[in-house]
Amino acid sequence: MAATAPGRQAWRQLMRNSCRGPATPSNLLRQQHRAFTRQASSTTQSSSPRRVVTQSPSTFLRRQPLAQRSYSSGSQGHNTPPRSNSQVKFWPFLIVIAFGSGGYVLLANRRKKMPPTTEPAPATPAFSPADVTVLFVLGGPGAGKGTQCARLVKDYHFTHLSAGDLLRAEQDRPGSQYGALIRDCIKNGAIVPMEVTVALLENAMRDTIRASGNKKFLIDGFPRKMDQAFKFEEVVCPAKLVLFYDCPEAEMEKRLLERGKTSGRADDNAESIRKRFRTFVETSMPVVDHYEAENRVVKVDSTPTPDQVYADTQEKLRKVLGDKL
Ligand SMILES: Nc1ncnc2c1ncn2[C@@H]1O[C@H](COP(=O)(O)OP(=O)(O)OP(=O)(O)O)[C@@H](O)[C@H]1O
Ligand SMILES: O=c1ccn([C@@H]2O[C@H](COP(=O)(O)O)[C@@H](O)[C@H]2O)c(=O)[nH]1
Repeated sequence: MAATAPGRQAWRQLMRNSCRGPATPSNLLRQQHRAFTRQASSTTQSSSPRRVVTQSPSTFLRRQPLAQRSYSSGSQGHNTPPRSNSQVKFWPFLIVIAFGSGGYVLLANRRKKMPPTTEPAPATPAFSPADVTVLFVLGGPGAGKGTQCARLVKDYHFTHLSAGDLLRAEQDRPGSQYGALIRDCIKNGAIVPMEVTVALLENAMRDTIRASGNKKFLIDGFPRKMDQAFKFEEVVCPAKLVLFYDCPEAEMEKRLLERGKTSGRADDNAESIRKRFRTFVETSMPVVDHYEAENRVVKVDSTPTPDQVYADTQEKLRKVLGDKL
């Protein structure tokens, strides 16, 4: 787009002014005002100022016959500033700049007033790991977690808290608002929402400490999902390690079907077992992998006899925990 001589002057002046100080809103407005005043005073010399104000620079150029577009020659001469309406061609730009700067300042100020977007500080766990020992015990359904926990309780004075047992007790508690939900989850091998399980575990730990003073816990069959793991360690107690019992599915299925003959458990049947295996692979193994990546897993093959599995468990735990076992 061609600019007129006064237009160029106004623009140059604006540029010069903008270099004189920081582009603060008041500076910008002052510069725009100066440029505007200069244009306005030269516009008063124009023969038809009203027409100029209502037209954009390009429209104005298009409408004027070429012969009248005399910028540097003709009747006005070389050094005579053009008198025409083209002197206000920068109006629209100045207005846009003025509104733009004003809008920018408004937004910047509003942002300053907003609260900082930092994450809230993590909650302090209810129990300190320096005071309370928590070992998570994981493994597929029927891997032998409960069997090994019973032995560790006897030899090392742990309190055994089975998440599954706590959920079954809550399911059977008269008046429990979670009874039906828990029953449905257990039958289908699904995971009960973490709030319920974490609260049951925290209450059980509190009750145990209050009643017996024992602060060593085996948390069996938990955490079975990543959200449970994060929540428990954040609000209840960080775990010392994860004891993971590894067993092939075929062996676990055989054990569960055998147990189902007398256990009375609603999920010790072929259909529920299939669903439990699926949940274990898809949802619970990622938890084991997560702790493995943090080097916090003690892995024991639980295919051999219970005695052999226990001997291996003791040896590995002693290596890691030493006196603290
Ligand atoms: N090493 C083993 N060899 C053979 N049978 C075993 C072994 N360990 C446990 N069992 C038997 O397998 C069945 C399941 O064991 P257990 O209840 O300890 O497993 P679990 O991992 O706690 O199961 P769940 O996750 O379903 O609670 C029980 O009947 C138990 O007696
Ligand atoms: O953290 C947990 C633990 C268990 N469940 C549900 O209970 C059953 C039985 O668990 P066991 O450890 O085999 O006794 C399990 O299949 C889940 O449905 C849970 O939701 N959350």
